[in-house]
Amino acid sequence: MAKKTKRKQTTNKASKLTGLKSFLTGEKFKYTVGLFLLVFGLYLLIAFISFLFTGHADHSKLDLSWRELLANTDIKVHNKAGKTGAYLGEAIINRGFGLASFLLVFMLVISAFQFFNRPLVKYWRSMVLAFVSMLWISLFLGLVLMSINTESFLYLGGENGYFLAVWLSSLVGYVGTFFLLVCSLFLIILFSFDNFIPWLKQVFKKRETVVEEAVATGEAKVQAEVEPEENISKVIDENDTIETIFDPDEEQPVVLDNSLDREKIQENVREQLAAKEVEPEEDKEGLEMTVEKVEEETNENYTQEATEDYDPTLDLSNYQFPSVDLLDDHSSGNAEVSNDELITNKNKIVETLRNYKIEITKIRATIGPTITLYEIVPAPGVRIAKIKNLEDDIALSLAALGIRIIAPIPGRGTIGIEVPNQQPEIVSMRSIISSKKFQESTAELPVVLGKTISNETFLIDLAKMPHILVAGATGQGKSVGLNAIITSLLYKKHPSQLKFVLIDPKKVEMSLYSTIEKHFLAKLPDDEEPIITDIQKVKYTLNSVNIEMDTRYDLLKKAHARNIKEYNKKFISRRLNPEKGHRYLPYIVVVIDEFADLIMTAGKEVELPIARIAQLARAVGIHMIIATQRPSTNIITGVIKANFPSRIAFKVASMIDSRTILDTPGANQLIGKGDMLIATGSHITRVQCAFVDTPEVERVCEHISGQQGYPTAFLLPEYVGEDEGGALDTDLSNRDELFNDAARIIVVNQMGSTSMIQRKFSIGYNRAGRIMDQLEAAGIVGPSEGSKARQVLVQDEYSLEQLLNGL
Ligand SMILES: Nc1ncnc2c1ncn2[C@@H]1O[C@H](COP(=O)(O)OP(=O)(O)OP(=O)(O)O)[C@@H](O)[C@H]1O
Repeated sequence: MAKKTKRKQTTNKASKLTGLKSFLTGEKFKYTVGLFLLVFGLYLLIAFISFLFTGHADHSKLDLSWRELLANTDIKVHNKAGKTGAYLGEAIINRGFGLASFLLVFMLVISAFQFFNRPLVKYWRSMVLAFVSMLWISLFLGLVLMSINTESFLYLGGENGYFLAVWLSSLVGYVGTFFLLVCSLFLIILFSFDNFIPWLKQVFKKRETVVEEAVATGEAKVQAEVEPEENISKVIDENDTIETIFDPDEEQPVVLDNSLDREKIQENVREQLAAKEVEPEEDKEGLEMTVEKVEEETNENYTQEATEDYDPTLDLSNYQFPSVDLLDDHSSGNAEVSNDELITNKNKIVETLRNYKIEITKIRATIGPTITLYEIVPAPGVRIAKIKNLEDDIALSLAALGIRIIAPIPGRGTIGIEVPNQQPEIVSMRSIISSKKFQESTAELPVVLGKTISNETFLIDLAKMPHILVAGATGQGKSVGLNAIITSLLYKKHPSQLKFVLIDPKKVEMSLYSTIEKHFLAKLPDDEEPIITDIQKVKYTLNSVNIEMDTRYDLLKKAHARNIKEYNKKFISRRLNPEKGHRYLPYIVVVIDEFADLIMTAGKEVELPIARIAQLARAVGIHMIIATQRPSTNIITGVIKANFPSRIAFKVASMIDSRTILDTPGANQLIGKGDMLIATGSHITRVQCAFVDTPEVERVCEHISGQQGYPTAFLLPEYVGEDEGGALDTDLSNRDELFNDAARIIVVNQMGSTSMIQRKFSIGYNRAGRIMDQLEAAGIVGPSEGSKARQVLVQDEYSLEQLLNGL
């Protein structure tokens, strides 16, 4: 019995506690506190302002004790906020922080709005800054006024500021306190304004540009003692000798054009300053070579900042983007291309060409991470095709694999010979994620793939590509490439903005992403595994993505938006009503590894939905990346090829494979290990793929999965396969209870669309599909016509009612 009573008491206590807790966290309590803070803040403002003007008149009364002041009704004050106001003015302004006390009013007002759930500013940051600024201003005024003897009743810095100033000056002296104040002011500005550092940089940059311009206009000579300008004039001198022609009959190279026009020099000066210069070396061939290796700017402290006032991210507003530190630096450090290597290669190229009576006038080398590009300008009259045919001879003389001749290099008027470096450099994912190009990219779906031959970060916007086909023989870096693509998107996108559908028939490559299911993955509602490996499920998923695509098109149409960007913009600015089915649309990236396996087993069943997505999905933010080991024409069919204009080729076994992927040879001459050719439209770029190892991807995924996520993965619409449903559902004696209503809506709208039924009644695709089948069996709509709406066979409501009564 006693036990029972005790338990009852404990339960009572617990329920009281929960009641109290829910009251304290409830809206009513919050609004009450908010209102109190707001009113108190405004009262304090009136009291403070009034105190500034009436303080001297009330001063004598304020010397009395608090009790006496309040109790004695004979005492009258001038402060508009009464005796309490006068007292608070004296206590907070004069005995507290002086004029800076007005910041207290600010703190009270922003707190009030925080309680109203209508934050005016970033709350905690503003509170801390307001408090620190209050101390700073009060100390500053205390210090300034310390030496001035004023008769005023008002302590502008307050007693606190005054005492702090006296104490600090005795500690570090007047000058020391002044320096402390300057430093702390700098810190306050630094933390208050995110744009402060970029602004500072801009200011310094401007100064540099001014100096550079001065050099270009000849002022440099006047200021010859300034160091940077010395460098520049040196470059100009070198530049003059760069433009030389090679003449085999002459001992010395003949200067082609010493009077280079000014503009060209200026441009070259800037280029040369950005490039790390290697001294051009004289050698037995007597032809000078310009060598260029561009170092890109990086920022190792990179983390993507959550965008302010971006609605959809509010669900996971505390989401922290992965930091660069989760990635490793793979660069070996000693993978430099030596001058000897450059000279030897150059001599061999010149010699080989000369053996075939091809003279060149100019040669220039650009050092890339794994290959060096030798650009040559042939003497007038040399046929380009002749050089192109010497590919194998040059490869033989250089005793190197992977030589590729680009004749001519589009837009440059030169012929390129790509020669692999003896010690290739690994391009770490870390280095390209920290590149300025990636960080400052405003692309919708920025993907950094690696570095080009001129050491530039190669960045694409998947949203514009819009789908990518990746192919390459086994072990040449395909999986690493896919990981690089996924990782760069994970570094830039918030979970609310992007979802992946990962399809991996091999079952092992993508399993490491299963941990980010609740943040970044999309799947079918009844699927347990977030990574789709089963062929049947792949079919369903691709069809479901098709349905999602159709639904999105419907939404875009209703919203009068031309693409997902416009649609989401409208949704964010609350111009679309969620009650009418509108929702924020995340980008969906479908990644299919081992596409060949899929086509071999499922054939048309997967090819058709893939082709349909590839044809149509771009505008609604669905993009596809498919990878295959076997780039044969029965796998990469005409339909697939036509819809994947962007293609990435790693090393492949034969020229035919290369043609299948890129429509041109070249991929067979790559050197493997991430060396790739990227075709975007008609343009082909050779890129060294960034290397990201499995443990790094795991760390990034761990970082993401360790944070709060959505309750489930992003759920794709339900899909009923043709082999499911069927006879039972079309049994009209067992009609769905929404059957009649659905029939009416379809007849009224004269549109037989399953997604319309789905929306109107807020039901799943399965049930809507079943109702549609029953409507077909009842002769209300015609048979399915693929993605088009079914034909409605009943013309008006009257005929429909008669038909329904007869059922
Ligand atoms: N970008 C790169 N930089 C340096 N090394 C790389 C790079 N990409 C791949 N490699 C090396 O090549 C190996 C194989 O790469 P990867 O697993 O991506 O090949 P794959 O083409 O996916 O092979 P498979 O088709 O058999 O899965 C890696 O383990 C790595 O050592």
